[in-house]
Amino acid sequence: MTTPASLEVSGLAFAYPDGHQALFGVDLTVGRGERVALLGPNGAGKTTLVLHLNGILSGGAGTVRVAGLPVGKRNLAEIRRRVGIVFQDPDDQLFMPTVREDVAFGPAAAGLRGAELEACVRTALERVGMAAFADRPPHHLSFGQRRRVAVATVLAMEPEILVLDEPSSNLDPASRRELADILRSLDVTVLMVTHDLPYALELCERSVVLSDGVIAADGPTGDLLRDEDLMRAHRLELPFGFDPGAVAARPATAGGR
Ligand SMILES: Nc1ncnc2c1ncn2[C@@H]1O[C@H](COP(=O)(O)OP(=O)(O)OP(=O)(O)O)[C@@H](O)[C@H]1O
Repeated sequence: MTTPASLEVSGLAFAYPDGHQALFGVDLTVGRGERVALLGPNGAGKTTLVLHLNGILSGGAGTVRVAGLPVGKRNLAEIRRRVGIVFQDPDDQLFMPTVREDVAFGPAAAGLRGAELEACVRTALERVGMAAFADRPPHHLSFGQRRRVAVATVLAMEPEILVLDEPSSNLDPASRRELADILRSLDVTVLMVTHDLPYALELCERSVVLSDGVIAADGPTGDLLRDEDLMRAHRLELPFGFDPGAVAARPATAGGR
């Protein structure tokens, strides 16, 4: 039996209650272990798409499956464990007195206790290089450290797919690189929403361009970023002087990428 893809979005269309149509029949499959960047200009529908992945938004046409399980009211608890969303602002995700309690929150709610819970928290914090900060209050950490803890809160649930919303925003160059190293080291499927095109190129072999609620392109990140007509048509701009030919994403291989 073949393993189902981490994510299968099929014919997804959605209009907000005010009638604004944000998605027009999106099809997207992300295989196990892939790291895919979701690119597109402001208002393209990226957030709308992401909010469908764990059922925060629903009610339009089409289907979303996570590791074969359809996203729907009946499966919501399991879907939310499988789809780990790291929001842009870590303070939306961290609300407990200590880092340890924040990372323990999800697994504890799922029933983990005692030594098992401790081990789960420790492993998640080790994966993001934050084990030494377990007893610190999150609000005493730097922004970059808080983002890493936010990633740990999601990893502690052992998600099928890690969805990151603008992971490099507000990070200084060293923190940005450290987070890239962490993301590369994880053995998990990643969907990364970003306007940071060099970061997409560095981390994701494949990118998808969403524009006006439809997928305008899907292919190797380097090829898309070198396609000047495509970039112009969808308001995508590389930083001044950046040469997409000079950087290549390291391939994803299971375990120790
Ligand atoms: N609650 C809402 N009600 C009505 N329209 C909305 C709502 N939220 C978003 N929209 C509209 O849906 C479209 C897609 O928005 P969305 O936030 O998904 O885009 P995005 O690609 O994530 O943009 P950005 O890069 O700015 O975050 C936009 O035209 C937006 O104005």
